[in-house]
Amino acid sequence: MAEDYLVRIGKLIRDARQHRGWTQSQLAEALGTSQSAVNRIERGNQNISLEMIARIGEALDSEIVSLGYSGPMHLRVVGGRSLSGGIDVKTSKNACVALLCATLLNAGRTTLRRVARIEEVFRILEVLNSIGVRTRWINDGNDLEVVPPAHLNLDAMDTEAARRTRSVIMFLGPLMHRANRFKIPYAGGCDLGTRTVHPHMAALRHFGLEVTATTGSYHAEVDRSTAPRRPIVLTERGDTVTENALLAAARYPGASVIRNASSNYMVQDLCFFLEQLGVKVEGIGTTTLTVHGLATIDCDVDYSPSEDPVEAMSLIAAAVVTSSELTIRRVPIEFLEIELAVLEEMGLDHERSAEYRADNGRTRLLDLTVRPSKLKAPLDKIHPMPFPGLNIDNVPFFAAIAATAQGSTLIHDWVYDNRAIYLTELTRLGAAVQLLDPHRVLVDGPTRWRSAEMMCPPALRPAVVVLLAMLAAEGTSVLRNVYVINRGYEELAERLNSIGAQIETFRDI
Ligand SMILES: CC(=O)N[C@H]1[C@@H](OP(=O)(O)OP(=O)(O)OC[C@H]2O[C@@H](n3ccc(=O)[nH]c3=O)[C@H](O)[C@@H]2O)O[C@H](CO)[C@@H](O)[C@@H]1O
Ligand SMILES: C=C(OP(=O)(O)O)C(=O)O
Repeated sequence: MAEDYLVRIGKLIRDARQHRGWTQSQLAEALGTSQSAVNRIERGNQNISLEMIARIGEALDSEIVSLGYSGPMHLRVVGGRSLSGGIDVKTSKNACVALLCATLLNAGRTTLRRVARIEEVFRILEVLNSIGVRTRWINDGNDLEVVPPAHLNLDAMDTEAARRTRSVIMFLGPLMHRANRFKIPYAGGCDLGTRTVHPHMAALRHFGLEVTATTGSYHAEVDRSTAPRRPIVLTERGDTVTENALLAAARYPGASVIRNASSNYMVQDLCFFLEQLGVKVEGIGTTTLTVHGLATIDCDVDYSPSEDPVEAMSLIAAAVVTSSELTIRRVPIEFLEIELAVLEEMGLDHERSAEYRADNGRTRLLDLTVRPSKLKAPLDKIHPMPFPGLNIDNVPFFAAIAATAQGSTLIHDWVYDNRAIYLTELTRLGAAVQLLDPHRVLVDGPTRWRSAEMMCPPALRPAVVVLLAMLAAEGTSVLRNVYVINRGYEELAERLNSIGAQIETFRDI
């Protein structure tokens, strides 16, 4: 009976594929799988999850097998299991989105290697496609090829996709070189409270870009007689604002100096990419960047973004809360040194391999083995700072880690209006997390985790923290509506399962 069902589904898929005029290889490419896997599916020789059927339906745009793909995805977690073995860190969401925006600077073909297949990247691709940029996944869905058209159709911009991400704000820097007047929708993303765009406007004004915000959109107008005559001092050392200034400077033919620049990982990746485009950038890794831009850029480039320090931190936290021995491979150590120093003080037993280079030839990586440890609360509060401080996106993971440690930990998340509040969701899983004010929580450990059924907090990192606590909690937990997690992590459930977790994805039909 079960096999009969697989054969019937396989036939439906084959019919839908042929109706679309696609070969098995084309469908395989769209799904990021192999032609032989598609062949097995179509012959009914492969067990196929509802998730995969839904993805095929989406790829083929076929009602027959769509099965409610647009319904929210949920996770069912059987917790209390140890993790073991090794897991690779994927490339970072934040570098990938910046690099995708940067492809707009180049008239030539850009190939980005091992791009994270995450919702945030998909949204930016939808926006790029809507304005005429051709993108396709190549090499079994690992790499991404991007070819901009001679003329962008900015009026056709997919505003729905654009509104779902804040990263679209980084279209301002490159688009000012391609149009005198354009608009982009207000940037969205996680619900973290108000996030300013003013520093972006102030930085880009030096290049003649004036932006007015009206009725849900930023209206941009470029005055090409304006040029940066003195160093641009950013009013905040933010990551995307630094990237926007870099993107504007890259096509300004002359030297631009950016002060109070972020030197965080995604900014460094963008600088390395700009160098590949022929743009000289001095001061990479410091807070003063000097960019020697080019009026036109037309070259075929190939770049490998580096690994995600925040994903690495998430996996370290997964090992800690489940008391597991786990090897996390390809950890960009420069961007986790403070986190590890704090964890070492808390008593974390871990071992580091020799360092090696990421595929970009620049970022330092190593493999990190984390062992079960009896942690104690840190003496000082945990608080983030722009790089080289403790990474802003890594702070939430310390809530789960602190909950496993003996004693009280104060976490001061000054950066976002709402984020610390979401950490109190951990109380539903048995943790003692007290909200002292909107930015500070006090976590008392150790915790006897218990399972729960709950909605995903509407913010990426707190959502993953809740998932990690579910991994630690005996029994079955349910986390509903995990779009925010998929925004920043590729197949997290499947990858955690590969190291011993038991997580099932399901959807409302
Ligand atoms: C696509 C991308 O790369 N996103 C990252 C980027 O977003 P992005 O660069 O967009 O971050 P924001 O500009 O929203 O900055 C985050 C918050 O920090 C405040 N702030 C920032 C710097 C500073 O010197 N002073 C200051 O007060 C901002 O006002 C804001 O409230 O940086 C954030 C902070 O590292 C990360 O959480 C995001 O994952
Ligand atoms: C807040 C985050 O990202 P974004 O800037 O994409 O909202 C994050 O990565 O935790």
